[in-house]
Amino acid sequence: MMEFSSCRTVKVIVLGDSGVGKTCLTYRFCTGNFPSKTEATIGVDFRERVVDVEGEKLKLQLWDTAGQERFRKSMVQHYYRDVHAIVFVYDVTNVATFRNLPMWMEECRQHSLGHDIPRVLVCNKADLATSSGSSMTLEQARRLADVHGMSFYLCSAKGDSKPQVDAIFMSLAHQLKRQGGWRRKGPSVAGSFKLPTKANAERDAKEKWACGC
Ligand SMILES: Nc1nc2c(ncn2[C@@H]2O[C@H](COP(=O)(O)OP(=O)(O)OP(=O)(O)O)[C@@H](O)[C@H]2O)c(=O)[nH]1
Repeated sequence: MMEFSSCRTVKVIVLGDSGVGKTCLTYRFCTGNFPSKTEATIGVDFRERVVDVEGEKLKLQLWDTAGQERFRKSMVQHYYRDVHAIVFVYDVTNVATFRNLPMWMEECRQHSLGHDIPRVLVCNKADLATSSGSSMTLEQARRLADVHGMSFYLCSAKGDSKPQVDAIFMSLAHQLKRQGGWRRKGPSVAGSFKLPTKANAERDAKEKWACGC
């Protein structure tokens, strides 16, 4: 007889500027590897991993969202629907990606994602952090996380860092279980809406430039 096992699916959106490493982080968590090559995400990519949280199975459905505005525009309302948890990411080597975090938080607020939704702040590319500038933003990032009631993680999607990457997503899974947050309405099934193709997105971008909108 065939057995069906079911487990709850939770939707985790990963937000941040283009190039901060959202694809690499989600790929590392779901496959254990660092991708050999990445391209700018168009619309959204989905990755999933089933984890065990205190004896219960939970499927983390990670929404790796596009950081580039031109690749986000038709998708934004899908990102923010039925979200269980949020990961904000910035790049330790690029202070502008830290300065833009309030913009990402504001976009969440505008889409009615309140502070009851578990969220974490991730500073990625720790393997490249060397200068005193990095440590200054680290201090500011810890303060920002505190103010918003988030945990803060310094990590790298690359190298010898799988435990750090796992810790980010596992902490969210545990938090969701503690708060009963995974009992909220689940995500709409991936693929229930049409994703823009890269060709379409590039054409759209060209048209936008061409008409000067
Ligand atoms: N050294 C190092 N490079 C990284 C790390 N994470 C990502 N990168 C590199 O940073 C670049 C951008 O990574 P992506 O994961 O594609 O960035 P993204 O945030 O998904 O970008 P968009 O899809 O445009 O929003 C790639 O060249 C990666 O190889 C990291 O932890 N360390």
